[in-house]
Amino acid sequence: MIEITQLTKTFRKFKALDDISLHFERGQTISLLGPNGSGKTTLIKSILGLVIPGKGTIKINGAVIKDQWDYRSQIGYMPQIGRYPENMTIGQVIKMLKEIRKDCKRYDEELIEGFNIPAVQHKTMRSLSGGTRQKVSACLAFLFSPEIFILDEPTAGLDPVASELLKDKIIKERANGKLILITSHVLSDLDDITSHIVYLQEGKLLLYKTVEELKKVTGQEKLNKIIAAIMQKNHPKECLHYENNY
Ligand SMILES: Nc1ncnc2c1ncn2[C@@H]1O[C@H](COP(=O)(O)OP(=O)(O)OP(=O)(O)O)[C@@H](O)[C@H]1O
Repeated sequence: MIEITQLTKTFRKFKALDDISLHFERGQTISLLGPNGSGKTTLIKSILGLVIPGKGTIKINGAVIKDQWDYRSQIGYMPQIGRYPENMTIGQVIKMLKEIRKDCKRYDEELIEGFNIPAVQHKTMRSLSGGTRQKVSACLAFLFSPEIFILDEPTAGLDPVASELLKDKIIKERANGKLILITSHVLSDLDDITSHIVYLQEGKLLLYKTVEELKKVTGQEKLNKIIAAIMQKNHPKECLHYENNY
């Protein structure tokens, strides 16, 4: 579904992404992990066409995305910080986007209802708390029933009830055959939803493996323990070899 080949992105002389090759398929929930500055957002933005890589290609459903725009309608993107027209109400923003996306055949309003957005839809974007803004971003990412979700720190700022609701929705969409890419530094939030882990470090791909395999290799159940085991100096060496084992 998404095929990334030898992707390299350089900012001046600094390599933010260094020869990254990855292949993601339907029904996977990929957690993109790595320390601050390791290239996660640059990778996401490259897939979204917001960053133009210097080398390499990205294909979505077999088509190279370079200089293309239409493919983006297949992606529901939840940015780390959602930016909206601040003087518009939530209701107006949703209505405006529905008008722009008239082509959409099926609106998915499950999160709008789950988060009880109708009760606050008269509020202007500028007046929203961080968590409510995050809920609006989540609602918009799911609203147009896309095939691919790119969720950048989706649970940041959400209360536990909202966070669980969003995680349940992610699990449901994966079961529906959607592809979901998530970044988060809160590994406990990823425990129940992740099928595969991509770990980046200094722009390089350190590993891409299924969670099941990593559980076996490390003997750990929780993602934070798995990652800690892998990153320890005496990590099992076989964990650090990149394999396309999706
Ligand atoms: N527009 C830019 N100009 C220059 N350098 C950039 C730019 N965007 C990103 N970088 C650099 O590229 C590197 C990777 O950044 P990126 O935002 O992809 O990291 P990240 O893994 O998402 O980090 P975090 O976990 O902090 O969100 C960082 O060193 C960052 O400073």
